[in-house]
Amino acid sequence: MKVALVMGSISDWSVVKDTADMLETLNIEFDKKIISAHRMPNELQEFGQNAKNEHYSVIIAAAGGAAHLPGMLAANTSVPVIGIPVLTQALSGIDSLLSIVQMPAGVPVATVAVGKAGAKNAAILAAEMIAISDPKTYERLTEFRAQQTKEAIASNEQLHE
Ligand SMILES: Nc1c(C(=O)O)ncn1[C@@H]1O[C@H](COP(=O)(O)O)[C@@H](O)[C@H]1O
Repeated sequence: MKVALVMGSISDWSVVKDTADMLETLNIEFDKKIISAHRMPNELQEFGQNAKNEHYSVIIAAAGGAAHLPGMLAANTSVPVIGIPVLTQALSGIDSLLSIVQMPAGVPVATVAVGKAGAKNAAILAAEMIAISDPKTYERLTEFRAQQTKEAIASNEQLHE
């Protein structure tokens, strides 16, 4: 079971790297790709239509500005799409967020928060989807959550030293 990690441009990599790191932490296999709905419309359609045959369980798509990439992928496949709105300079990612989240009924994109927190959560959400039918991934997620809790408790203790 693998994830497709798609971004609209190489300039998105600084954000998407956090998704890649988290997928690695959770032992989720993934392929990373640059596909732009605007700049590569034919490649986008072909990728979306073949996603199921290529055995992708989840697609994570990050894009900024007029971020049509996640929605256009969702238009071309029933493999679930998680959208990451990339932070933009001009409009602080509001443009990306609204472009990704406001999908018409019938073509959902599961949209996470703008920027790095969203990038990390996209990987966790994808792992949670995979864990529905993969007990090893569920176990790995449980360990990750336990470790996160341990670190939060330790930081609280540090604060009072
Ligand atoms: N939103 C999209 C799409 C798309 O949705 O098809 N393709 C590229 N982009 C976005 O344009 C921004 C600037 O890209 P460049 O830095 O390449 O000019 C990036 O955040 C990318 O995701």
